[in-house]
Order: sequence, then structure tokens, then C-alpha cells
Amino acid sequence: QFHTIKYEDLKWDESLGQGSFTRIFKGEKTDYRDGEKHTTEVLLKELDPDHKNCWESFFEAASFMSQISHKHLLHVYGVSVHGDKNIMVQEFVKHGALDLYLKREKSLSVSWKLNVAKQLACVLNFLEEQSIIHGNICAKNLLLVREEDPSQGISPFIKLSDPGINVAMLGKDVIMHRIPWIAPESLAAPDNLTHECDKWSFGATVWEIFNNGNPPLQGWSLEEVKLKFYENKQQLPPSQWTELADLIGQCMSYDLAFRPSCRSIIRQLNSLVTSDYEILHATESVTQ
Ligand SMILES: Nc1cnc(-c2cc(N)nc3[nH]ccc23)cn1
Repeated sequence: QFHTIKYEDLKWDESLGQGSFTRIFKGEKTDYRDGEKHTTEVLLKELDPDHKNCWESFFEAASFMSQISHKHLLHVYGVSVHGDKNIMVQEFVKHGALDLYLKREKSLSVSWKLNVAKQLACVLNFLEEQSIIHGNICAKNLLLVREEDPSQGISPFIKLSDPGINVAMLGKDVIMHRIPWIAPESLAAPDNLTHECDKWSFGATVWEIFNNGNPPLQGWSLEEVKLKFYENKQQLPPSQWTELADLIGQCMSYDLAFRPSCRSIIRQLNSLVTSDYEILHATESVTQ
């Protein structure tokens, strides 16, 4: 399943916030390899003691992340259980969650956003090839490993985090907060997630990336209003960039059969890059 880490080999540093039924902290883990003491910076994700009943789902998320490895998948070192504390020990990712980064960095370029969307499409394709369903794809679950540095030709690098507690275990209210990332068919059957659900969430996440981290349906706080979004088969406000709006619209089709394959998503994103190039040159020729 996964590696168990001794509680005494962990050190807690500052709190970094919380997730669904979890609290996260920066920390350190100590290993003793070939007689030497190694300290690694980690992210400690603690399951709330009053949600102990979710520990299986909590560890299921950890084990799914440890079973496979991919450059754009967050590394999970293992788990530690100590009394009523269940802790997942993850790789610490320097720049944190993408939703906050998008809100903070207002002048990210189109190519930055496309580059990140392509990385997410790659890991989505990998998960589909491994017949693994993530179930909680959103900007908050994308972590920024490396910022871009255009002067050095360095592009951003992201990793997909664990899905957290399985959505089927969460209360109705938490599921409501997942609108519009959660596929409409999953609202009725949260314990029956499919690869198509991940594609719907991919669409909502690409929308977030191109809308500077403004959560979709931001003003729609009331749950019944959000439910209307699904009942009326509404779409998120389309981007002016038609090809991008088309791709997001395909991913967020109410009919699963219309959602594109991962190969098609990657192909469409690749074509977007070139048309992005055309827009850039068009803009330059106009301004010259
Ligand atoms: N696996 C992870 C997950 N989150 C972080 C992280 C990093 C940071 N600089 N600020 C944060 N604030 C909240 C979380 C977080 C790191 N690693």
C-alpha cells in the first residue's frame, strides 16, 4: 500500500491552512539512510480527529498517489498514525496552490496559462491510461513547483495534488461547494465517478486559469442558484478566444459522450499555442 512513517521522525512547523476535514502544516521528516541523518521539507496533511470515520478514504487518496508516479503528480512519502492522528506526508511544493497564485499574479501571459493547461492535460491523460480517476481536479489542487523566469527561458511547472477525501464521503454542503467543478452526473451519483468527470473538472479548471483565479460562479453563493446552473444546463461565461471557449465547452458537455478524449484535449491545446503565436504577431504588427 504505502510507506508508514514514524511519528517521532516528523516535526511540525507553521500551519498552512485547511482542506475538507483536514489541516495542513509545513514540516520536516527525518530519515536515517546509510548511517546518515537526512531531513526533508514536507507538507503534513492531518485528518481532523472528528472526521476519523473518513480515514479509509483519506488513506485511499494517499495510496493512489503512492501507487503511481508521474512528473506532474505530487509525491506522497507515506502516512503516519499516532493515537487519533492520521497524517499524510507529502512533498512540499514551494509556491503552493495555483488558485491563490492566479489571484496574486495578475499579469500571467497567455503562453504561461496554456503551458500550465497542457501540463494538467498530460497528467489527466496519464491517469486515464492508468485507469485512475482523480475526482477533484481544480486550481486549488494544482501546486506550483517552479515559477516561470522568462529571462532564463524557464517555464512554470505544476503538480496535481491528491484528491483528498472522496467526494462520496463528504456531506451535501461540501458537494455543493464543488459546483461547477463537479460533473453534473456526479451530483446525483458521487460514488460513481468516471474519467469523464475528470474531463468536466479539467474544463472548469482551465476556465479558472484563464480567468485569473476568479472562482467560476463567484457571485452565486446560494446553493439552489448553483443547482440552477446544472438544471438549466448552463455554461461558464465563454472566453473571447473562441478556440479556448470551444475546448472548455466540449469538456463541460452535459452529455458525457461529447467530452473529448485526452488525446483530443492535448491536440486542441497544442493548436491553441500556435494561434496564440498568431495573436501575438498580429498584435505586434498592429502596434508597429
Ligand atoms: N504539497 C503541498 C501543498 N501545499 C503547499 C503550500 C506551499 C506554500 N508555499 N504555501 C501554502 N499554503 C497552503 C499550502 C501551501 C506545499 N506543498
